[in-house]
Amino acid sequence: MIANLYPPCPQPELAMGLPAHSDHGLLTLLIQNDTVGLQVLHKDKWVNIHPIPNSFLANIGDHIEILSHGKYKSVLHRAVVNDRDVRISIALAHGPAADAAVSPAPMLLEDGQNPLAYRAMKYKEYVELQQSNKLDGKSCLEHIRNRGI
Ligand SMILES: O=C(O)CCC(=O)C(=O)O
Ligand SMILES: [Fe+2]
Repeated sequence: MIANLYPPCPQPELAMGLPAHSDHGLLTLLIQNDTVGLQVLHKDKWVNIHPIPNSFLANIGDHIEILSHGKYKSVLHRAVVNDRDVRISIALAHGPAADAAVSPAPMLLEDGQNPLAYRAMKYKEYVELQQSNKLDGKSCLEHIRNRGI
């Protein structure tokens, strides 16, 4: 579980609450107060996600992209700040077992799809890789992507 607190910022255009990234797990469930701040990259544009009261927002994480062999893409998102309101979000990450070595699920591959688009990696190593670097888009997924596929 990750709790994020974004205080008002006098110069929001100069700051970023959380840089662009995708989440490492399968699904992330996010709850947030009623302050806009989450943005999702859609068709090369950052789109504001307006909170819906009393709801969870579900984000697809990198391990759904890996398991589905790229059919379902993890969502690139970021959090911006504003100069008026405090924003709070709580993210609940769901992933495979820490020791599970994850690669695309064979039953989700189309006939003869080989080689695989992603190399197998233990989930805990993937999480460590993401946490030991600054958040940088989908760089972890790029790290295990097989070139030329
Ligand atoms: O504050 C938000 O809405 C985004 C939080 C987030 O992306 C994360 O904790 O991974
Ligand atoms: Fe996130």
